Amino acid sequence: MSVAPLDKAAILAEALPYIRSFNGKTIVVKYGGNAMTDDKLKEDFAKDVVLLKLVGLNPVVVHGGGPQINDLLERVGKEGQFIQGMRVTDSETMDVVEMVLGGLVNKEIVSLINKHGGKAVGITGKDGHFIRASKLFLKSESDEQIDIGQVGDIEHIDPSLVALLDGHDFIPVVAPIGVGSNGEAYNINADVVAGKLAETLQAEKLVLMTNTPGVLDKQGNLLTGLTASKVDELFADGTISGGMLPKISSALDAAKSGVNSVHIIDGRVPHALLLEILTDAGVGTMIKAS
Ligand SMILES: Nc1ncnc2c1ncn2[C@@H]1O[C@H](COP(=O)(O)OP(=O)(O)O)[C@@H](O)[C@H]1O
Ligand SMILES: CC(=O)N[C@@H](CCC(=O)OP(=O)(O)O)C(=O)O
Repeated sequence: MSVAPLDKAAILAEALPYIRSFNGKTIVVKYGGNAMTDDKLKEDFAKDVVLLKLVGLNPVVVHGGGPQINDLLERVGKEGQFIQGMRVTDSETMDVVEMVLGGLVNKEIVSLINKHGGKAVGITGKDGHFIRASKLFLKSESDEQIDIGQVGDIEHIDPSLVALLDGHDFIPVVAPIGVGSNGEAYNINADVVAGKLAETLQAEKLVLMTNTPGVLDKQGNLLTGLTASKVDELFADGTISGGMLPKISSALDAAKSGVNSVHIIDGRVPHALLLEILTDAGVGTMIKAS
């Protein structure tokens, strides 16, 4: 049965079996910068996260902030440049990334969740050294290395900090910044952090909230039930580009590594998160290992 987004009684009736089956399980939610456009939607997102925690799930939020980084870069006279969906990050850009992700965006989400009755704690991978990274090199089509600066490749995620917070009823809110062996900061794509964290925590679900109804084909139709072989096809024929590249790769890796279900959903739909997790109304694209 599908329900209208704000039909509360119907949602509750549908939700009960899901609440029972997900009790105590971890759900990693990636909140993309493109889905944070509107104040009302941000409030709804925070309420949804609090409600999930209240009914016994363990939501772990990983946020992005690409557009918000672009805004501040523009204000300091710099232009964002992306290669294969990854930001070219020189040291000045890294400072801006750390200010925006570790500061502005992280604390805004923490405040909103706390305003609605949750106990959110904002962390970056530098806290407790929990996301260790080294420098990432991309590969060109002719297999040459491309240096994009201080962008990180995740070496290891230590699950104990997030587990500690979960165990004490806090809601972890993670900014996608990694730490190198000399304490240096690395900018990591938020989808990559969310995927790897979901894998490390062996989450029940990974939900990637963005600004499209899901993965679309070249005609704009919504694709769902994507498997590895279909994803390879979509990469090869150019259907998937830009920010969708790291998103799909991370989603697929997580699905292959034991995360039960992975979904790319439209964060611009009010309460999209609750609808995805607690009702039968699947909103978006589901990615499966095979
Ligand atoms: N096949 C596709 N289907 C849907 N979106 C796509 C596709 N290929 C590229 N995109 C782009 O990917 C964007 C989402 O990625 P991104 O901008 O990184 O969002 P977020 O900030 O939520 O991570 C979409 O807005 C769209 O422009
Ligand atoms: C390396 C890299 O590209 N890092 C991203 C981190 C933020 C992010 O991923 O934000 P969204 O999810 O909103 O796109 C960036 O600098 O934009």
